[in-house]
Amino acid sequence: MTSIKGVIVDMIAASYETSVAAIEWTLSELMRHPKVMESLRQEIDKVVGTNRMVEESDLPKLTYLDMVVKETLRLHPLAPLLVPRESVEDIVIDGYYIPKKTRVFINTWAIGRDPTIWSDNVEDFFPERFDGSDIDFRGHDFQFLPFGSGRRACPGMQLGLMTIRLVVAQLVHCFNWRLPDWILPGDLDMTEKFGLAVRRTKHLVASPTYHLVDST
Ligand code: HEM
Repeated sequence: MTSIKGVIVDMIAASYETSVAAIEWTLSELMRHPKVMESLRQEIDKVVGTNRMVEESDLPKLTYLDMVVKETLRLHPLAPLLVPRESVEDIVIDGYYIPKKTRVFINTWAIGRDPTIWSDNVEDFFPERFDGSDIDFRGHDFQFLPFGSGRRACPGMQLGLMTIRLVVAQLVHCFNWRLPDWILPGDLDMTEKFGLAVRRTKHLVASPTYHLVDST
């Protein structure tokens, strides 16, 4: 019974914190980049119209949304060092000797900001970099591991992705968002706070006005 409770608590902790943080990072990047916000809004308006809300079945058609979420998780991986691994045998990788039983951390935060992989605009929020690329979330592309890789990769990836995409799409589609008057988009504080999931140090504050014609 205790272990069942433990598994349930693990699942709740691993799902809630990460999904909430990912949604907040995505909206923060959209607030900092009004043109990207506008392009995303146009895509959703075109696919869904303005007289109903986005539904789960619309998500596969929202390709720009997919790029926006990828770009957010490239810059803001929720578990930047993944779950620690231990090497099972002595090995040499790229000239580095790693003895058996070494604790290994994979720094996905640094990989996501490596200019030799992502080119010189690595610090820019530029979803179009994923246009036409076959890099996906499943951990086969080692330059992009927001859900980890291999046997210990995130088992909640599909649920997590669906939650982020649906909530972000609905928030962008239903509302126009405005930062407080004294904050310019480029000045939005993006400082990170390390924890179970890496979150914003300060919560995003933005005010909505209704966008849809009719939500019934
Ligand atoms: C945006 C949402 C999420 C992100 C970014 C995320 C990310 C991650 C990452 C990076 C890992 C470590 C993988 C590795 O080291 O290879 C992980 C592990 C895990 N995640 Fe998620 N996750 C998310 C949502 C969820 C959801 C919705 C659930 C459950 C319903 C979940 C359950 C777990 C569990 C149980 C582990 C540990 C797996 C193990 O150690 O074998 N996650 N997640």
